[in-house]
Amino acid sequence: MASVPPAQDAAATHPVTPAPPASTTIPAEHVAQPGSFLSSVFGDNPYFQAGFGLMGMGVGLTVLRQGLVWGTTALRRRMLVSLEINNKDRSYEWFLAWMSRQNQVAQQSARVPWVRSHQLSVETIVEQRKNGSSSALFNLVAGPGTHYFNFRGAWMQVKRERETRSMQLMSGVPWETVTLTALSRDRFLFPQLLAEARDLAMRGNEGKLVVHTAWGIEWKPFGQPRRKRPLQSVVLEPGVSSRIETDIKAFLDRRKWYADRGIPYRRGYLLYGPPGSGKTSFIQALAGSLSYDICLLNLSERGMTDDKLFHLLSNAPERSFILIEDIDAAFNKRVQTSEDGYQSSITFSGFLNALDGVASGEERIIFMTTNHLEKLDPALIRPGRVDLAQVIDDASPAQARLLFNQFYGGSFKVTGLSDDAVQAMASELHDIVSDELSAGKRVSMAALQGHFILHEAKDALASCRDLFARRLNS
Ligand SMILES: Nc1ncnc2c1ncn2[C@@H]1O[C@H](COP(=O)(O)OP(=O)(O)OP(=O)(O)O)[C@@H](O)[C@H]1O
Repeated sequence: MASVPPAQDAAATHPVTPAPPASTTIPAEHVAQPGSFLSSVFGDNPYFQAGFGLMGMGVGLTVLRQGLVWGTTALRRRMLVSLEINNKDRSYEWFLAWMSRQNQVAQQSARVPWVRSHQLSVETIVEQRKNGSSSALFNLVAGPGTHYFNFRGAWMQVKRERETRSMQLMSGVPWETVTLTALSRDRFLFPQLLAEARDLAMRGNEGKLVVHTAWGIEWKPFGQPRRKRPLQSVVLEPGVSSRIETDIKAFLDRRKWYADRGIPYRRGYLLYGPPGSGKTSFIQALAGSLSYDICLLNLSERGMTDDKLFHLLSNAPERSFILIEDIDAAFNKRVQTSEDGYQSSITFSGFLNALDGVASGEERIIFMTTNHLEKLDPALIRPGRVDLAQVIDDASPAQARLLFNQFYGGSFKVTGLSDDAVQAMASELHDIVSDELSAGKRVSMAALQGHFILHEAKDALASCRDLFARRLNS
């Protein structure tokens, strides 16, 4: 009989957990422990250790750099102060001119220039000499970039920046700014610097008449300031010059009077008469005598619109006369002219609106001239738009005598002619003009001036009758 080993039999009936074989024991260091896997991968790996070190340094440096940026920004805020000047502002040109002046003065006196600049721009100035000749001067101004200069013991940084991607829409000039930076404690020097720059610019214009013209919607000085013309050199009918001068002076003295009554502080003048009678010359001489500028407005200018006109009339530089010449050429009884080949796109009602402007306290003095009063619409010359209308006519006998005296008498006297002789000849001219006038013939003051420029006194008198012509409107 076959026998079954008792152990096998027992296993078959009672399952028993098998014991691990003695040979498969795992060393303790190879048994996975939580957290120890990372350290085993990274901790012992020299590449990872170096990477972590570098990363740590990078983070540290970034924090340090950020800290430095914050620190310097905070320091700048507390210790430095900046002033920005935009090229829309008048002080922009004044400041650049002032800077270039500092350099010129330093160079003339063989000193080291105050302004430390390596980027310069050139500005060409045509200077009129007393003998009538002219020369071109080159003015070096600080160009775009960073410059340093010293003002009253304080160092300042100037950054001139030019916007290359956009420009002023109307004038096509790129936007520019200069930023002045100084120590906080020197901030009080900014107003002093600007005042000095302004005074320098004003001194340059002393005794000169500045004429502005429209550049898009802005006024810009046109050419170099001109020498002022003495008011008495424009010879008008006795009493006419003083009438206008007195009126304008009274107006300028009554700013408060206007404000108290809520009346817009503006005055309009219309000078009318034949060509060459001295209308423009008189307005310019009057502006010069009152230290006013002239803003020359051309209504027929291509591209002029109602909006532009309104803006220009409302934003003329302070202390300036707005001069609109040949007003009849722009509007002929409410019909726009196209005599010169193109039409301005302003409308008559737009022009009247612009003349009336917004009822502000801003002073506004407008001078208009025309050769044809009869062509003007009554709406244009009603009081409030034109407060004083004055005819400036062809030469009267009195004007001719005075002009003759101005040319040949006084300080311009020609040798060999006594004062009495000049007076006698002037009186003779007076009588000739009277004669011709009563015969319906006239001569303009411009024609007389041209005649006197060409002839000596005796010749001028002898040939003056040739100048007279019969005028259709005489
Ligand atoms: N009354 C005057 N006294 C002195 N010079 C005069 C006078 N009138 C004209 N002139 C001279 O004639 C020239 C032309 O004068 P101006 O341009 O002022 O005349 P206007 O009346 O404005 O002419 P227009 O109507 O054609 O514009 C100037 O050189 C000016 O010196």
